Amino acid sequence: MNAAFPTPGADETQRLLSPEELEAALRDIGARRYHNLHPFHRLLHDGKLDKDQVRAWALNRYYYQAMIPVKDSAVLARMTDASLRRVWRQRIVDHDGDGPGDGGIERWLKLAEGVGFERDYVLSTKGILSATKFSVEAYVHFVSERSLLEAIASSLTEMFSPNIISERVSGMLKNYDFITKDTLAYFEKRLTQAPRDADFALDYVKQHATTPELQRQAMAALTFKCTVLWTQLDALYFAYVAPGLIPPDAWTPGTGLVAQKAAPGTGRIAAGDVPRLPRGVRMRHDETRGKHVLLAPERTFDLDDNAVAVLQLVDGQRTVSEMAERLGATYAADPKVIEADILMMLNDLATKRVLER
Ligand SMILES: O=C(O)c1cc(C(=O)O)c2c(n1)C(=O)C(=O)c1cc(C(=O)O)[nH]c1-2
Repeated sequence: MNAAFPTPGADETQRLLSPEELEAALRDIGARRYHNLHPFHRLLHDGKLDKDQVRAWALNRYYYQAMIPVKDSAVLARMTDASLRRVWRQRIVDHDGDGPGDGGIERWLKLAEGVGFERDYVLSTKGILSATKFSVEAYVHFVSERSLLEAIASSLTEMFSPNIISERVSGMLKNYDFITKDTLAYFEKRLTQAPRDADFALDYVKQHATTPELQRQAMAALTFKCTVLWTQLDALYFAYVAPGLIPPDAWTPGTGLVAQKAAPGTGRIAAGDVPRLPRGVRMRHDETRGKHVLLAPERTFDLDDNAVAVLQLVDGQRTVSEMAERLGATYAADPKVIEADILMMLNDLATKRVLER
């Protein structure tokens, strides 16, 4: 944003930038579009997500990790120069390791297991959001179809990753009691691997983007890659934060975990959960004010008509989905839309500790 040479506008695309100007323009793209700016990352690093939302992140990001060496193999396959291949192949080794139990993918699996997942569930990639898969696969297609310069330039987001990794590791260790240094071991190696890879890719791009058109392509490739990272977080936000619409077949809290059963009263309420009022909380009609209220020890919450309609169905037996079906039939509305609204409302009440599952 404050780069000395901001991303050139359309009117400037005919000018050949010096290598330093090109680097500054590439850095400027990151300053505007890198995924450290995404609200999901802000929530993740600031400790504002619950355990299930952190799990959703770990699970979905596994797909990125698993596909990075596929992506790098596609890049490698385009390199006709052995000296380039010799450098690039290290990226594949970093992620795959030299044998079973080694490498970045393995370390990410440890991270996923560290937040409670069954290893086989993660490996199956079953619960991963389709939007995550589409984004990651778009990256693999991009490097297969575009020029080698564009393929290499698209990896340049790694110039910006050491900062976000440091912020993430310290933020998560500080803010989540279920995260340990061991769980985040994946990131330790990235702190040296990413700058090494990014330096090489940046030198390559500065040397080979020798016309305004090639420079424009390199900048467009980096912009594209920023969107690959950004859209993955959009998908996570939409499914697991707000409005909380988890698509069919995607992971739902409580599944795929080693310890299947969450402690009663904890975590986010999901569509398959059975919500109930905690002990000492009840709904009552306040005759003098002509309103329904939720009475909790030393606290009272006014309820609007929608909340009353929902809470009347909270009986400790029905799941949220079943409640949505009922209300959908009563109000002739789409139960999936109603379900999203109910989940938002119930989770709001859960954070106030007047509802549990
Ligand atoms: O934690 C992060 O925010 C982050 C970002 C990026 C990135 O900027 O693409 C990568 C990684 N991590 C990473 O771990 C990784 O292996 C990696 C490979 C690549 C790539 O484009 O080849 N990016 C990234």
